[in-house]
Amino acid sequence: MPKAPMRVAVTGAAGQIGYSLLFRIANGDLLGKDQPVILQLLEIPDEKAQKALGGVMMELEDCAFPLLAGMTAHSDPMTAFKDIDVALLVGARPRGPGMERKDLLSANAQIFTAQGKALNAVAKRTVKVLVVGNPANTNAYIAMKSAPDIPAKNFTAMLRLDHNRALSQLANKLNKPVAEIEKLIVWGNHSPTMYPDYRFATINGQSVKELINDADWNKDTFIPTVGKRGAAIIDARGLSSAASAANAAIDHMHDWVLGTNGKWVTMGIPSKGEYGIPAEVIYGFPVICENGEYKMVEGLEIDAFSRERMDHTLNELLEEQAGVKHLLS
Ligand SMILES: NC(=O)c1ccc[n+]([C@@H]2O[C@H](COP(=O)([O-])OP(=O)(O)OC[C@H]3O[C@@H](n4cnc5c(N)ncnc54)[C@H](O)[C@@H]3O)[C@@H](O)[C@H]2O)c1
Ligand SMILES: O=C(O)C[C@H](O)C(=O)O
Repeated sequence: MPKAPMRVAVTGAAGQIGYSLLFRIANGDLLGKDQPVILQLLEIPDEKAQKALGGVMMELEDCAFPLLAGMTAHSDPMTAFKDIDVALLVGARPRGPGMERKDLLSANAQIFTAQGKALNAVAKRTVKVLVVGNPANTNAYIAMKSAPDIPAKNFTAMLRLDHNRALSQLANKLNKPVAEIEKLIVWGNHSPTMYPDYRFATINGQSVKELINDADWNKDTFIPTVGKRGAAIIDARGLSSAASAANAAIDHMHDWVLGTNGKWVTMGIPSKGEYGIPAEVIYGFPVICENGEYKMVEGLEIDAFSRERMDHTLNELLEEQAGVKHLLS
């Protein structure tokens, strides 16, 4: 018997990430090749944006995806989020050249207060929420705090793009297939302060750290390359990453729902105090996913270099939180 459709809300559905994301969801890449989906698509209440969304929906229709069991267009999160199982919160302003992601806080933070409240009012209590819109960690924090009736653990931020970027940098460095790398972590904020950490990583069972054996490359090349990759793409494309961001969103939610088979992935999740990160801070941590839940990889040794990096990215998150306090009272 076919499975009942799952309801997936996507915000910013007519934007550039939306244009890569929706077709993959409808193709079964997000929730499985046997899982029908209903897309509930949100755009701003603006004639041009709604018309563009209509065009994207015409294209979705023209693909005749067997798993696409329905789709609706919305300009109000209260209808877009009704009874949803999954929320991909993409809709927000992207940064341009010379900006940091936290410069977007004032423009984007209010979106996530309103959408958190709407999720609280109308989404399923089991809804899984992924925030992509920047600054993603703090926006996820705002949405979580605005939705007190949904478990905090259901709110996550996207660090998977950073994780995937780090995987490719290591595979290139070692001239080995990317799929052979395991146990990589990106700690902290989706910002240049993030800390990609390969101390525990293995490639085909061998220690990546031992194979590279170059602390200067780690500090002066690897960490800054991964941390500044978003800006490098904006510089090259004139626009922020879109297809790779959509791909990372698919990876994040797919793994959360369907599991990682024991493999580590990075998710931005609310801390419960692990690794000295204060409770509720949405921070990139290593997790394993199973049965629709993520579980943090705990007990890893944190050396002095790592502690400093982890605290640095934490301090930035605490500053961002302080900057949005007025929205959460
Ligand atoms: N976390 C990550 O790794 C990551 C990666 C890439 C991009 N991003 C971020 O994702 C966001 C979207 O990027 P994009 O390239 O698709 O931008 P875009 O400008 O192409 O599209 C954004 C869309 O969101 C819509 N929108 C704005 N406010 C909305 C609201 N309140 N409700 C619904 N829709 C709304 C806009 O009308 C627009 O169509 C940006 O904030 C960008 O910085 C995050
Ligand atoms: O860098 C950006 O502003 C977009 C995104 O967060 C990215 O990392 O590519």
